[in-house]
This record gives sequence, C-alpha cells and structure tokens, in this order.
Amino acid sequence: MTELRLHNSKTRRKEVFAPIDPDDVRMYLCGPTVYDRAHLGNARPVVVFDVLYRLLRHVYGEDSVTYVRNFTDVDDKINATAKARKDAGAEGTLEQLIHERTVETIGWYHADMDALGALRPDAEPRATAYIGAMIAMIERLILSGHAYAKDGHVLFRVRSYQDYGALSGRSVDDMIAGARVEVAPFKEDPLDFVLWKPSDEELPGWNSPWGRGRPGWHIECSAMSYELLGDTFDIHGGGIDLQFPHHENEIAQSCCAHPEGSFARYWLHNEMLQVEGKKMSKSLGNFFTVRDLLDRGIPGEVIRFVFLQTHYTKPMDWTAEKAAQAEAVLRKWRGLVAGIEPAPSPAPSVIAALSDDLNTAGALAELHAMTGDPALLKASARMLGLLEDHMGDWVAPKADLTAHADHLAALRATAMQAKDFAPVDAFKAALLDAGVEVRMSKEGVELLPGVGFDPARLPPLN
Ligand SMILES: Nc1ncnc2c1ncn2[C@@H]1O[C@H](COP(=O)(O)OP(=O)(O)OP(=O)(O)O)[C@@H](O)[C@H]1O
Ligand SMILES: [Zn+2]
Repeated sequence: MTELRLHNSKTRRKEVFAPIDPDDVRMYLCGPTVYDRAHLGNARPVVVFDVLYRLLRHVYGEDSVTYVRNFTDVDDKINATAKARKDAGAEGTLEQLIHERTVETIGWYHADMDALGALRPDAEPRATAYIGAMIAMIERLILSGHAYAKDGHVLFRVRSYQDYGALSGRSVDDMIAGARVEVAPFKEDPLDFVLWKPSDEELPGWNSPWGRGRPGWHIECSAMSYELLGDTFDIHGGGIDLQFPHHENEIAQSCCAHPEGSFARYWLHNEMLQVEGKKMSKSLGNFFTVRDLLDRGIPGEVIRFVFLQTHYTKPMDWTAEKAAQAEAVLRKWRGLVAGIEPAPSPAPSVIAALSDDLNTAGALAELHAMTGDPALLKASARMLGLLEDHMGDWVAPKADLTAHADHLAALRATAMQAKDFAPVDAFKAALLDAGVEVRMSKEGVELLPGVGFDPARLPPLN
C-alpha cells in the first residue's frame, strides 16, 4: 500500500500516516460560518482537503473514507447580518431572517465549491442540528470540573487542562501576555472561553440547564466531530488562522469531555491566501468572492489549478497572470485529452508526489511531463480534480456562428463562379485560427467552436 506522509502540526514533523482503521479513515474539516459568500481565501482549505480526500480514497478505497465538514449556522455574525436586513425593512422575524440567510448561504457555498470541482464531503452537519450533543458535552465538562456556569454563561476552565497550548506551542502565560483575552465579570480567569451564552428574546436560543441560550463557536466542532467520527479520529484540518484559539479550544473540550479518546491524531493546517502580504479576510475588507471570479469568466478549474501550484503550507497570492498561465495550460491539456478515455489508473509518479505531504506542485510538474500520453494525463489529472468531463464546458464556450457560416457559404458560391478560391481559403484560415472547427460539404457549411475557441478572434464579416 502507498505510504502517505503528512506534516502534523501537532508534532511539527512530517510523519507516516497510519489510520486507526484503514477501512474507515476519518477526517474533519472546520467549515464556513454561513453568513455571506465565500471569499477566495475560504476556498483554499476546500481545495487542499479535497485533494487529500481524493488521495485517501485512492489509497484506502472510495468507501473507506469518511470526510466531515460542518456548517456553522449559529453565530453572532449571522445574527448581525440578519439584524441589518431587518433594520433595512426586510419582512419576518429575526429568527426567520437568520434561517433564510443560512439556507441561502449554504446554497451559494455548494454552488461555488462545486464550481471548483470539490467533491461534497460524506457529511455536512449544521451546528443547529447538534445542540443536544453540545449541551451533553458541556454537562460532562461541568461534572468533571473543567467548566463552570455563571450568570447564564458556561465557561471552560483553561487552567484545568494541562496540555492547553500544546498544538500551537504557546504557554498559558504567553497567551495572557500576547492575546487579547476578554475580561468579564462572569469569568474566573480571563483565559477561560465561552461554551454557552444566554440569548435574549429576539436571538436564536435553546433551552438548557443554564437557561435559554446558544453555544459558543468552539464547542460546535467538538460535539459534531464526536457524534460523527467518535472520540478519536485520524485527521483534523483547517486554516492556520484557526490553530489558536479555535483548535486549541476544540482539543481542550474534546479531551476533557472524553478522556478515553485522544481526539484528532494528525492536524493539518493550510496557510493563508494573501493580498499584498496580508491574509484575505472579511474583517480587513481586502477580499473578493469566488463568485466574483466565476462571474468574470474565470473557470473554476483555473482557480483550482492556481491553488495547486503552491504547497498548502505556504502563503500564496492570487494574480491575474497566474490565472492566465493556468488557463493556457489547461486549454492545451484539454485539447490533448479530448475524446480520449482515461487510463485505468493514475501515474505512480503523481501518487508519489501527492503522498509526500500533498506536493501538488510536484504532481503538476509530473503532469507536464506526461503530455505524450493523453490517456495517462487524463487519469492522473483527476487525482487533482482536473480535466474532469463535467468541468470542461469553459473550453468551448457556446457561440452563435450562424453569420460566419452564412458568410463562408456566400464566399464559396462567389468563388465557384469566379474560379478564385483565395477569399474562401483566407476566411477559413482565419476561422481555424480562432479555434473554430470548419465542416464544408455539398450540403452546406457547418461551424463549431473547437478546442481553444476564442470569440474575440473571429474574423470580421466583410
Ligand atoms: N485568507 C485565507 N486563506 C486561506 N484560508 C482561509 C482564509 N481566510 C479564512 N480561511 C479559512 O476558511 C475557512 C472558513 O472560515 P470562516 O467561515 O471562519 O471564515 P470567515 O470568518 O468568513 O473568514 P474571515 O477569516 O475572512 O473572517 C477556515 O478553514 C479558515 O481557516
Ligand atoms: Zn472547528
């Protein structure tokens, strides 16, 4: 069996990956908070972990991998968005507007990530469907002394968990010195974080032993991963921006509520998509959405290709130049593999590159060396989610070529009388040059957009 090596953030080393159960390899990825369109940065973990998912399915078998990615559909940012809509005159209660917003955003998310060729995970739990599991976990934490209730809030007692900070390599004292920890009257210690908080009448809330309220963000992932993957599972992923405090808090909650397990064994963190050296983020306002790019005619496959050129542990920028280069390569490859059946299995060199901590740039280099064998190219590119048939519409954009066909037919009629075919040949050459497929027969002229078709290069009709 292929040996897979992954960089484990927990040990800060590349390690040989050995699943707990090769018949059920289990992976959890922190998913989006569904209050707005995903920006391009949000798409990076989706593509990175999609490649890992494809690789795991290749190595262990399609039915032997369980991939869970949640939707955070209860969050103050969602509430704020809904409130802004209500204040702007939208009909319905705040609760209805919140629900509408999350349903709408999940729809956008699916459409946008599908466009990037990401496979849907095996489970996509919504946090609001797991409130009972969160309450149960919080109760366990209180019973074991790791959490306390005060004024309708429940807080995790950070100093009760010795290993707190181990993932990100921080000591509790550094955290106090460095981080902006919120001091509040209901906290024993400023480091303690919220597991549960009270909701007023307008906000979404659930009955709990501590009154009507809603969960904190961190407990959502602990509860959903426990319910769907168990107390110990193989891989936990997310952006590096989540390592502290979110992942540190997930570990503390899960390991204290279920000390019989060890939570996630391998932690993988993707680096950030940046804009001029800064993380692309909603709060900095330096973002554009995946949909913005798609609407500007940049194919999802091109966006994916650009991501794959940079190793997931390195920061990267999006540039128009990278997109143009990626598009040219994909056009060429799609031309080579058109109408060709993929080989029965991908090239070992591509699997080897990916097995070395997802060396996607190395895998792309292998693909470049494979253009002489289109069947193998096609089968191997699919490991990266490229050159799939359903992603290829962009290569031959639909176009109405009737006027050009009529013009060519008219030129031909004139040429037959004048016995001078030069104008026909010139026009035909110009069409071919624009990527048009030209079929001329006694019955007439047929024009079709071919590989590399570019409507901007169509010859003028005179
Ligand atoms: N610039 C970025 N590059 C790569 N990954 C990112 C970037 N920004 C966010 N992510 C990742 O996107 C995923 C979804 O995050 P989440 O929904 O919390 O983002 P958000 O709050 O909308 O984004 P922001 O960080 O812009 O406020 C997380 O795994 C996070 O690590
Ligand atoms: Zn999470």
